[in-house]
Amino acid sequence: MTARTALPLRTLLTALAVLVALVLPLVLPEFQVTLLVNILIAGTLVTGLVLLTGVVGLTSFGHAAFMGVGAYTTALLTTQAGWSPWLSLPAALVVTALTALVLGLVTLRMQGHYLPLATIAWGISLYFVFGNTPALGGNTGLTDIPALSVLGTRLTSPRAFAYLALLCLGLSALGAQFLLSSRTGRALRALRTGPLVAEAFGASPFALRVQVFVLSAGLAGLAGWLYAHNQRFLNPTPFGLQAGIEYLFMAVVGGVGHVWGGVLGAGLITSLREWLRGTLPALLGQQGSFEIVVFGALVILTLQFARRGLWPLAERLLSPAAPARLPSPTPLPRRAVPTPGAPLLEVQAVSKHFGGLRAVQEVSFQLHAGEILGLIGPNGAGKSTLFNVITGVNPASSGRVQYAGNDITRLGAAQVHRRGLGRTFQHVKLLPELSLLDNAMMGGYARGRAGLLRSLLHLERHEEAALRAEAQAQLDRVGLGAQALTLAGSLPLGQQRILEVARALVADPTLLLLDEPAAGLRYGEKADLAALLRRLRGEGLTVLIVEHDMELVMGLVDRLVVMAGGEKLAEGTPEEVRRDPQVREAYLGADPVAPTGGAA
Ligand SMILES: Nc1ncnc2c1ncn2[C@@H]1O[C@H](COP(=O)(O)OP(=O)(O)OP(=O)(O)O)[C@@H](O)[C@H]1O
Repeated sequence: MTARTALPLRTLLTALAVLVALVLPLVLPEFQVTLLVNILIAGTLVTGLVLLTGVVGLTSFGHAAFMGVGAYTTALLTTQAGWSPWLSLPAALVVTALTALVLGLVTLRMQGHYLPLATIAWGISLYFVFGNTPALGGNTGLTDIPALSVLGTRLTSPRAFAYLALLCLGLSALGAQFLLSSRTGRALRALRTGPLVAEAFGASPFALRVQVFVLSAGLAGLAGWLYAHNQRFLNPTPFGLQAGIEYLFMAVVGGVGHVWGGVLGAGLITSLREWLRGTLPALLGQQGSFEIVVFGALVILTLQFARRGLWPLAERLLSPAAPARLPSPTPLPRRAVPTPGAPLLEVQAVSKHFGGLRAVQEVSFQLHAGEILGLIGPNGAGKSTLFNVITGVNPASSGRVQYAGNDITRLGAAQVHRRGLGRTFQHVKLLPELSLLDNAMMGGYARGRAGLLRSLLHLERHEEAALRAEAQAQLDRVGLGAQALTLAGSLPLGQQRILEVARALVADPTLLLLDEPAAGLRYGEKADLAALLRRLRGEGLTVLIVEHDMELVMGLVDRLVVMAGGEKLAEGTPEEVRRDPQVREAYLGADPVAPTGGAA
């Protein structure tokens, strides 16, 4: 008897959701179809906010204003210049995107709460521009915006319009999903942990922030275009700060990091708003926007009990989504392996000062291809600072760093990485909600080329296939291959650190730099790590390891550089270093092989 494979629940539910979405405009009463259209329009905007706020972590209160830019652009072009709404669609998208580009270039370098404040500032400014520009109809607004026509049929009924809005939302959400599972999407997700990871794997955090900001504004512009031709009149009210806050509520309640969570949030909040607007004034005996109070309470409750929103609660009931099907991979090109023993990294009289503090002072050493070099020293010796100078995270105050004969002193972290330096982090920086495979694929960012647009259209499938095959191969190499589809957050720390090594290996580095890889590991985990590093050295990889755990270091490295007080104290084999009187003194007279600090 042939075993029949049951369709996964996820596929069945997706098919059911599509079917329901297609049938609803036909079967609902007309006033509810109008509500459905509003949900679909809001969902289109919130899809962009999910990418910007949920995925990348940039909070915008001003996206309703971008919706206004799209809406007023199409309204002006169709009513004043007589354009067809289909021609004014690209114009509305371009004007919104350009507005976002200008605002983004000015504000997206801001950190912390300054950026949300800036979004409030320009959100309010644009709102007042809409209300105080006579050509835009001021607070009275613009009327007689033409209806859309498709093949001679005017979309004046909510039922017909619902299908157009459904198409726009469907395409937006699908594009966003494609983006999130792409090379660019992984780099966008990495931005949530700060700029360090994205940059360490060859991406430009600022360029990514600008791109996702413009894309999310574009989706708001699309929502504005739909809104204008659905309502057929405009005034500034739906594009003010209050609306901007409501869209954020939708993203937060639905599930800020999930595309379909945003759609769920748009559905819940828009329906609830309609219901409360009808119910609350009757209950309270007076008019007013009381629904905002209820939304506020709802957001507080969501943040209290379901921090990632409602969607992840539903997702928990389903098995994880299988990775998308991709064509058979073509192997990625490999770097030439440096000649064993040849100088690979040369640190020449490097100093790094923070104001008056000399964190690193005239340190020089060489690292030869095929060796493991340990960089050790007591707390505050300057090891991490030197590590950051070599990897391009912080520029040197003076001195030179040469890699494979090229000066890399002035290069940023992304460019240093592209020269063949791969790294791990002192504090593990993985994306816990993604699989091991996805995390490892992030390491291959610099080996791909597909940008935002190709990813949105899912035209990067061949490149993805190659990256995925490489990531799987590196997971196999470090012994994590069998768990490739497990979530990274569920691994114990030791395996998370090994996953970071695999992620670095996906970049095909010629030098692997490890920043305190044994910190927090148990005895057995340290032994596994040491065995892995020995094996990698045997395969021709060069390793620089900054470590506190002397037992691990002494049994692993070929040579050591010892730092203390920012200066190089000694250099040599573990035996030479162990006998060095200055080193013993730096370790307060103790044998450096004896455990130090908490890590040993
Ligand atoms: N960004 C910074 N701004 C100012 N001072 C800094 C900065 N980074 C490091 N320092 C200082 O530089 C000195 C060297 O610090 P560093 O972190 O490089 O030492 P370390 O050898 O890595 O120590 P540990 O083993 O404890 O991590 C310390 O005094 C530290 O406070």
